[in-house]
Amino acid sequence: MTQNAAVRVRGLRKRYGGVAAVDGVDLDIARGEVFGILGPNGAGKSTTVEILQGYRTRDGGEVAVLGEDPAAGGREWQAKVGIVWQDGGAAQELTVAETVRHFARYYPRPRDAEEVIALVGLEEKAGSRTKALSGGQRRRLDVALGVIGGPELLLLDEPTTGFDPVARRQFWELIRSLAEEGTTIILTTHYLEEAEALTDRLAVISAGRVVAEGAADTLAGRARARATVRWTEPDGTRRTEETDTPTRTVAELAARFGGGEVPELRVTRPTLEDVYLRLIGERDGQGVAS
Ligand SMILES: Nc1ncnc2c1ncn2[C@@H]1O[C@H](COP(=O)(O)OP(=O)(O)OP(=O)(O)O)[C@@H](O)[C@H]1O
Repeated sequence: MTQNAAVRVRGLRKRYGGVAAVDGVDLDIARGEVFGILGPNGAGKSTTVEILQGYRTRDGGEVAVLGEDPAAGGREWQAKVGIVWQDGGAAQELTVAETVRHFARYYPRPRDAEEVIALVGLEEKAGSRTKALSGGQRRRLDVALGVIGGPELLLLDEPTTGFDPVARRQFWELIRSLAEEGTTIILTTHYLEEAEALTDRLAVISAGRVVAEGAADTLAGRARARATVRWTEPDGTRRTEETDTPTRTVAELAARFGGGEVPELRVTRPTLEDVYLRLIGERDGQGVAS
Protein backbone atom coordinates (compact mmCIF):
# COMPACT_ATOMS: atom_id res chain seq x y z
CA MET A 1 0.00 0.00 0.00
CA THR A 2 1.39 3.43 -0.93
CA GLN A 3 -0.05 6.95 -0.70
CA ASN A 4 -3.42 5.33 -0.45
CA ALA A 5 -2.57 4.04 3.02
CA ALA A 6 -4.04 5.89 5.97
CA VAL A 7 -2.41 3.48 8.38
CA ARG A 8 0.41 0.99 7.96
CA VAL A 9 1.52 -1.03 10.98
CA ARG A 10 4.13 -3.79 11.01
CA GLY A 11 5.10 -5.94 13.98
CA LEU A 12 3.72 -3.52 16.58
CA ARG A 13 4.63 -4.44 20.17
CA LYS A 14 3.84 -2.94 23.54
CA ARG A 15 4.47 -4.43 26.98
CA TYR A 16 3.24 -3.28 30.34
CA GLY A 17 5.56 -4.96 32.83
CA GLY A 18 5.15 -8.66 32.19
CA VAL A 19 2.05 -8.25 29.99
CA ALA A 20 2.42 -8.24 26.19
CA ALA A 21 -0.57 -5.94 25.49
CA VAL A 22 0.24 -5.77 21.76
CA ASP A 23 2.26 -8.68 20.47
CA GLY A 24 3.11 -8.27 16.78
CA VAL A 25 0.17 -6.49 15.13
CA ASP A 26 0.14 -5.73 11.38
CA LEU A 27 -2.54 -3.44 9.94
CA ASP A 28 -3.16 -1.83 6.55
CA ILE A 29 -6.00 0.66 6.43
CA ALA A 30 -6.74 2.53 3.20
CA ARG A 31 -7.79 6.16 3.01
CA GLY A 32 -11.55 6.47 3.06
CA GLU A 33 -12.11 3.16 4.82
CA VAL A 34 -14.24 2.60 7.89
CA PHE A 35 -12.17 0.07 9.80
CA GLY A 36 -13.28 -1.78 12.94
CA ILE A 37 -11.13 -3.30 15.68
CA LEU A 38 -12.87 -6.04 17.65
CA GLY A 39 -11.66 -8.22 20.47
CA PRO A 40 -12.31 -9.29 24.04
CA ASN A 41 -11.51 -7.14 27.09
CA GLY A 42 -7.78 -6.70 27.46
CA ALA A 43 -7.02 -7.81 23.87
CA GLY A 44 -4.94 -4.71 23.15
CA LYS A 45 -7.42 -2.62 21.12
CA SER A 46 -7.16 0.60 23.11
CA THR A 47 -3.39 0.29 23.38
CA THR A 48 -3.17 -0.07 19.59
CA VAL A 49 -5.45 2.92 18.97
CA GLU A 50 -3.56 5.03 21.51
CA ILE A 51 -0.28 4.25 19.73
CA LEU A 52 -1.86 5.28 16.40
CA GLN A 53 -2.94 8.55 18.06
CA GLY A 54 0.61 9.21 19.23
CA TYR A 55 -0.70 9.18 22.79
CA ARG A 56 1.23 6.09 23.83
CA THR A 57 4.78 4.97 22.96
CA ARG A 58 5.53 1.55 21.49
CA ASP A 59 8.26 -0.95 22.28
CA GLY A 60 8.73 -2.27 18.75
CA GLY A 61 7.48 -2.31 15.18
CA GLU A 62 6.81 0.25 12.46
CA VAL A 63 3.83 2.60 12.46
CA ALA A 64 2.86 5.12 9.80
CA VAL A 65 -0.34 7.14 10.21
CA LEU A 66 -1.06 9.46 7.25
CA GLY A 67 2.52 8.78 6.21
CA GLU A 68 4.14 9.81 9.49
CA ASP A 69 5.30 8.10 12.64
CA PRO A 70 2.84 9.13 15.37
CA ALA A 71 5.69 9.15 17.90
CA ALA A 72 7.16 12.09 15.95
CA GLY A 73 3.93 13.69 14.72
CA GLY A 74 4.06 17.47 14.87
CA ARG A 75 1.19 19.95 15.04
CA GLU A 76 0.37 19.68 11.32
CA TRP A 77 0.03 15.92 11.67
CA GLN A 78 -1.98 16.21 14.89
CA ALA A 79 -4.44 18.51 13.14
CA LYS A 80 -5.10 15.80 10.56
CA VAL A 81 -5.87 13.12 13.15
CA GLY A 82 -9.16 13.52 15.00
CA ILE A 83 -9.53 11.82 18.35
CA VAL A 84 -12.78 11.16 20.14
CA TRP A 85 -11.91 10.82 23.79
CA GLN A 86 -14.08 8.79 26.15
CA ASP A 87 -14.74 11.99 28.05
CA GLY A 88 -14.07 15.00 25.87
CA GLY A 89 -13.18 17.19 28.82
CA ALA A 90 -15.43 20.00 27.68
CA ALA A 91 -16.00 22.63 30.35
CA GLN A 92 -19.38 21.99 31.94
CA GLU A 93 -20.44 25.63 32.11
CA LEU A 94 -19.87 26.42 28.42
CA THR A 95 -22.61 25.90 25.87
CA VAL A 96 -22.28 23.41 23.02
CA ALA A 97 -21.61 26.19 20.50
CA GLU A 98 -19.06 27.90 22.76
CA THR A 99 -17.27 24.59 23.34
CA VAL A 100 -17.05 23.74 19.65
CA ARG A 101 -15.88 27.27 18.74
CA HIS A 102 -13.30 27.13 21.54
CA PHE A 103 -11.81 23.85 20.27
CA ALA A 104 -11.78 25.20 16.69
CA ARG A 105 -9.11 27.71 17.76
CA TYR A 106 -6.61 24.90 18.37
CA TYR A 107 -6.50 24.03 14.66
CA PRO A 108 -4.89 25.76 11.68
CA ARG A 109 -7.83 25.07 9.33
CA PRO A 110 -10.91 24.25 11.43
CA ARG A 111 -14.29 23.39 10.00
CA ASP A 112 -17.16 25.79 10.48
CA ALA A 113 -18.49 25.34 14.04
CA GLU A 114 -22.17 25.66 13.08
CA GLU A 115 -21.73 23.15 10.27
CA VAL A 116 -20.11 20.64 12.66
CA ILE A 117 -22.86 21.14 15.25
CA ALA A 118 -25.41 20.38 12.52
CA LEU A 119 -23.40 17.37 11.34
CA VAL A 120 -23.60 15.75 14.77
CA GLY A 121 -27.28 16.66 15.14
CA LEU A 122 -26.91 19.08 18.05
CA GLU A 123 -28.44 22.23 16.46
CA GLU A 124 -31.26 22.29 18.98
CA LYS A 125 -28.77 22.00 21.84
CA ALA A 126 -26.30 24.57 20.50
CA GLY A 127 -27.25 27.02 23.27
CA SER A 128 -27.40 24.44 26.08
CA ARG A 129 -24.67 24.08 28.66
CA THR A 130 -22.76 20.84 28.21
CA LYS A 131 -23.61 19.73 31.76
CA ALA A 132 -27.27 19.64 30.69
CA LEU A 133 -26.67 17.15 27.84
CA SER A 134 -27.71 13.50 27.98
CA GLY A 135 -25.05 10.81 27.68
CA GLY A 136 -25.73 10.32 23.98
CA GLN A 137 -25.70 14.05 23.29
CA ARG A 138 -22.41 14.33 25.19
CA ARG A 139 -20.94 11.68 22.95
CA ARG A 140 -22.09 13.64 19.89
CA LEU A 141 -20.32 16.68 21.28
CA ASP A 142 -17.19 14.53 21.77
CA VAL A 143 -17.41 13.60 18.07
CA ALA A 144 -17.91 17.26 17.13
CA LEU A 145 -14.69 18.07 19.01
CA GLY A 146 -12.98 15.17 17.21
CA VAL A 147 -13.91 16.51 13.77
CA ILE A 148 -13.79 20.31 14.28
CA GLY A 149 -10.17 20.36 13.09
CA GLY A 150 -11.25 18.81 9.76
CA PRO A 151 -9.30 15.57 10.28
CA GLU A 152 -8.39 13.18 7.48
CA LEU A 153 -8.50 10.32 9.99
CA LEU A 154 -10.85 9.91 12.94
CA LEU A 155 -10.11 7.45 15.76
CA LEU A 156 -12.94 6.37 18.06
CA ASP A 157 -12.53 4.01 21.01
CA GLU A 158 -15.83 2.28 21.87
CA PRO A 159 -17.90 5.26 20.67
CA THR A 160 -21.38 3.87 21.38
CA THR A 161 -20.94 2.18 24.75
CA GLY A 162 -24.01 2.96 26.82
CA PHE A 163 -26.12 4.19 23.90
CA ASP A 164 -29.76 3.18 23.57
CA PRO A 165 -30.61 1.44 20.26
CA VAL A 166 -32.03 4.61 18.65
CA ALA A 167 -29.03 6.72 19.67
CA ARG A 168 -26.71 4.01 18.36
CA ARG A 169 -28.37 4.04 14.95
CA GLN A 170 -28.26 7.83 14.81
CA PHE A 171 -24.57 7.63 15.65
CA TRP A 172 -24.02 5.15 12.80
CA GLU A 173 -25.60 7.67 10.43
CA LEU A 174 -23.18 10.30 11.70
CA ILE A 175 -20.20 8.01 11.08
CA ARG A 176 -21.53 7.18 7.61
CA SER A 177 -21.88 10.84 6.70
CA LEU A 178 -18.30 11.50 7.84
CA ALA A 179 -17.14 8.52 5.76
CA GLU A 180 -19.04 9.88 2.74
CA GLU A 181 -17.12 13.14 3.13
CA GLY A 182 -13.95 11.04 2.75
CA THR A 183 -12.80 10.82 6.38
CA THR A 184 -10.97 7.59 7.22
CA ILE A 185 -12.49 6.14 10.37
CA ILE A 186 -11.05 3.62 12.81
CA LEU A 187 -13.24 2.48 15.67
CA THR A 188 -13.08 -0.16 18.35
CA THR A 189 -16.31 -1.78 19.43
CA HIS A 190 -17.75 -4.67 21.41
CA TYR A 191 -20.95 -4.59 19.37
CA LEU A 192 -20.79 -7.07 16.53
CA GLU A 193 -23.85 -5.67 14.79
CA GLU A 194 -22.18 -2.26 14.89
CA ALA A 195 -19.07 -3.67 13.21
CA GLU A 196 -21.27 -5.38 10.64
CA ALA A 197 -23.39 -2.29 9.93
CA LEU A 198 -20.61 0.24 9.81
CA THR A 199 -17.24 -1.11 8.77
CA ASP A 200 -15.78 -1.84 5.34
CA ARG A 201 -13.25 -4.13 6.97
CA LEU A 202 -12.37 -5.19 10.47
CA ALA A 203 -9.65 -6.92 12.43
CA VAL A 204 -10.28 -9.24 15.36
CA ILE A 205 -7.55 -8.86 17.97
CA SER A 206 -7.03 -11.45 20.68
CA ALA A 207 -4.21 -11.49 23.20
CA GLY A 208 -2.37 -8.74 21.35
CA ARG A 209 -2.48 -10.34 17.90
CA VAL A 210 -4.69 -10.04 14.83
CA VAL A 211 -6.46 -13.40 14.52
CA ALA A 212 -8.68 -12.50 11.54
CA GLU A 213 -9.11 -9.60 9.16
CA GLY A 214 -11.52 -8.84 6.35
CA ALA A 215 -15.01 -7.68 5.49
CA ALA A 216 -17.60 -8.57 8.13
CA ASP A 217 -19.70 -10.64 5.74
CA THR A 218 -16.80 -12.84 4.59
CA LEU A 219 -14.64 -12.90 7.73
CA ALA A 220 -12.88 -16.19 8.48
CA GLY A 221 -14.58 -18.03 5.61
CA ARG A 222 -18.02 -17.06 6.86
CA ALA A 223 -19.63 -16.73 3.42
CA ARG A 224 -18.40 -20.16 2.34
CA ALA A 225 -19.21 -21.94 5.60
CA ARG A 226 -21.84 -24.70 5.76
CA ALA A 227 -25.36 -23.39 5.49
CA THR A 228 -28.31 -24.38 7.61
CA VAL A 229 -31.65 -24.79 5.83
CA ARG A 230 -34.73 -24.73 8.06
CA TRP A 231 -38.36 -25.24 7.09
CA THR A 232 -41.62 -26.61 8.43
CA GLU A 233 -43.40 -29.64 6.97
CA PRO A 234 -47.16 -29.44 6.28
CA ASP A 235 -47.81 -31.54 9.41
CA GLY A 236 -45.99 -28.88 11.50
CA THR A 237 -42.71 -30.79 11.96
CA ARG A 238 -39.72 -28.42 12.04
CA ARG A 239 -36.84 -29.59 9.86
CA THR A 240 -33.17 -28.55 9.85
CA GLU A 241 -30.51 -29.58 7.34
CA GLU A 242 -26.84 -28.65 7.34
CA THR A 243 -25.48 -28.52 3.83
CA ASP A 244 -22.67 -27.29 1.58
CA THR A 245 -25.19 -27.02 -1.27
CA PRO A 246 -28.13 -25.01 0.09
CA THR A 247 -29.29 -24.00 -3.41
CA ARG A 248 -29.81 -27.64 -4.32
CA THR A 249 -31.63 -28.31 -1.04
CA VAL A 250 -33.94 -25.35 -1.65
CA ALA A 251 -34.54 -26.41 -5.27
CA GLU A 252 -35.49 -29.91 -4.10
CA LEU A 253 -37.80 -28.48 -1.46
CA ALA A 254 -39.42 -26.15 -4.00
CA ALA A 255 -40.08 -29.11 -6.30
CA ARG A 256 -41.47 -31.19 -3.44
CA PHE A 257 -43.81 -28.36 -2.42
CA GLY A 258 -45.05 -28.11 -6.04
CA GLY A 259 -43.45 -24.72 -6.65
CA GLY A 260 -45.47 -23.16 -3.82
CA GLU A 261 -44.07 -21.52 -0.70
CA VAL A 262 -41.98 -23.76 1.55
CA PRO A 263 -43.36 -22.95 5.00
CA GLU A 264 -41.00 -20.92 7.21
CA LEU A 265 -38.05 -21.47 4.88
CA ARG A 266 -34.76 -20.03 6.15
CA VAL A 267 -31.21 -20.40 4.85
CA THR A 268 -28.51 -19.15 7.24
CA ARG A 269 -24.72 -19.09 7.40
CA PRO A 270 -22.70 -18.49 10.57
CA THR A 271 -23.27 -15.02 11.98
CA LEU A 272 -20.42 -12.62 12.72
CA GLU A 273 -20.93 -13.53 16.37
CA ASP A 274 -20.51 -17.24 15.55
CA VAL A 275 -17.19 -16.69 13.76
CA TYR A 276 -16.03 -14.14 16.34
CA LEU A 277 -16.61 -16.53 19.23
CA ARG A 278 -14.86 -19.29 17.33
CA LEU A 279 -11.86 -17.05 16.61
CA ILE A 280 -11.59 -15.98 20.23
CA GLY A 281 -12.13 -19.51 21.50
CA GLU A 282 -9.48 -20.89 19.17
CA ARG A 283 -6.87 -18.62 20.59
CA ASP A 284 -7.95 -19.26 24.17
CA GLY A 285 -7.68 -22.96 23.32
CA GLN A 286 -4.02 -22.39 22.49
CA GLY A 287 -3.48 -21.20 26.02
CA VAL A 288 -2.63 -17.62 25.08
CA ALA A 289 -2.94 -15.29 28.06
CA SER A 290 -5.55 -12.58 27.71
N1 LIG B 1 -1.49 1.71 31.54
C1 LIG B 1 -1.42 0.37 31.66
N2 LIG B 1 -0.60 -0.21 32.56
C2 LIG B 1 -0.50 -1.54 32.68
N3 LIG B 1 -1.20 -2.42 31.94
C3 LIG B 1 -2.04 -1.92 31.03
C4 LIG B 1 -2.19 -0.50 30.83
N4 LIG B 1 -3.11 -0.30 29.83
C5 LIG B 1 -3.50 -1.53 29.44
N5 LIG B 1 -2.86 -2.51 30.13
C6 LIG B 1 -3.00 -3.97 29.94
O1 LIG B 1 -2.74 -4.24 28.57
C7 LIG B 1 -3.66 -5.20 28.07
C8 LIG B 1 -4.40 -4.61 26.88
O2 LIG B 1 -5.24 -3.55 27.34
P1 LIG B 1 -6.14 -2.66 26.35
O3 LIG B 1 -6.75 -1.58 27.18
O4 LIG B 1 -5.34 -2.26 25.17
O5 LIG B 1 -7.23 -3.72 25.92
P2 LIG B 1 -8.62 -3.52 25.15
O6 LIG B 1 -8.64 -4.53 24.07
O7 LIG B 1 -8.79 -2.10 24.76
O8 LIG B 1 -9.66 -3.92 26.27
P3 LIG B 1 -11.19 -3.41 26.60
O9 LIG B 1 -12.05 -4.08 25.60
O10 LIG B 1 -11.41 -3.95 27.97
O11 LIG B 1 -11.17 -1.91 26.52
C9 LIG B 1 -4.53 -5.62 29.23
O12 LIG B 1 -3.98 -6.78 29.81
C10 LIG B 1 -4.41 -4.44 30.18
O13 LIG B 1 -4.60 -4.85 31.51
